[in-house]
Amino acid sequence: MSLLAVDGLTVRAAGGRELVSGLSFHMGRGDRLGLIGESGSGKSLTVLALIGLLSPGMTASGSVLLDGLPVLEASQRRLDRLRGRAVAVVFQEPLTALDPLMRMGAQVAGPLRRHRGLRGRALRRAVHDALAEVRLADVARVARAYPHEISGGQRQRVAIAMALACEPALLIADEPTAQLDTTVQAEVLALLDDLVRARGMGLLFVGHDLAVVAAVTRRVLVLKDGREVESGTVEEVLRAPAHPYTRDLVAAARRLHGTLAGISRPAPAVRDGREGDATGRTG
Ligand SMILES: Nc1ncnc2c1ncn2[C@@H]1O[C@H](COP(=O)(O)OP(=O)(O)OP(=O)(O)O)[C@@H](O)[C@H]1O
Repeated sequence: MSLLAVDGLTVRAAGGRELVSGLSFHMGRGDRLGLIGESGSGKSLTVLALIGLLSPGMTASGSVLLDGLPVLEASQRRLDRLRGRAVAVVFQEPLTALDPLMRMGAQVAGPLRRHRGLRGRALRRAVHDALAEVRLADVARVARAYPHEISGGQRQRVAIAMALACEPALLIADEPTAQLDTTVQAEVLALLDDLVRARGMGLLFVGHDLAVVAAVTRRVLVLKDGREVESGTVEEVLRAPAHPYTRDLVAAARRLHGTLAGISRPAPAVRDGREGDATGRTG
């Protein structure tokens, strides 16, 4: 059974305008896939449709099977159970996932208590371990801090710790490093890469920068105006982008990242090659 099977996913705005059109891709357990496209191409709406969180009035049709559950038809109760366990999301801006008035330790404790039933000393130990796992240097201080008292990179690490707390089978990362400076971005990408491999999780990594996406996955699907324009390995896309839009993405990535110039793909953070045939369609 696929971890995620998306077939003909179409998202419409309240007025009926098509914003995502007939998107299809499959991911097995432990697969990785990069979803790449410019601003407004439909990446975030796709993510929201996959987890049943589209705004009221928007509609999704087609089929999304997440861990065997048909997401588009699922009840709120089924979706609540799915989120956290089967799938967790790390968003671009960690503050959207964090309560400004709660200490970080208490926030990480929330999903651990809810989904794993931990209490007391076991819960405190699990919070400590979760923060240590995302390589936060001063775990005790971060646990006591409020979101505004730590850096953007630290906040994103805490958001990752919260997403991983329930050991989801699929992690969706929606531009998780877009707000971070280059050094911190590279550290967070390396962290994600290591955690996903260590846990054998699937990773759907969303971004607009091919070089960033290529740091954590070898297969990409290119979106434009809500439609797939191209999919394949990063190497194929870099060597011979078939669509003019993809050629622009490749040129932009080469301009921004010196490491891409003259080579077929950037030094891969991915080492296990598990992402397999993530863009394979059925039928
Ligand atoms: N609630 C909404 N109602 C109507 N249109 C919407 C809504 N949300 C998004 N859109 C439109 O749908 C299109 C896709 O938006 P989406 O947020 O998925 O793009 P994106 O690729 O994630 O962009 P970005 O990288 O800037 O986040 C855009 O044209 C956007 O204006």
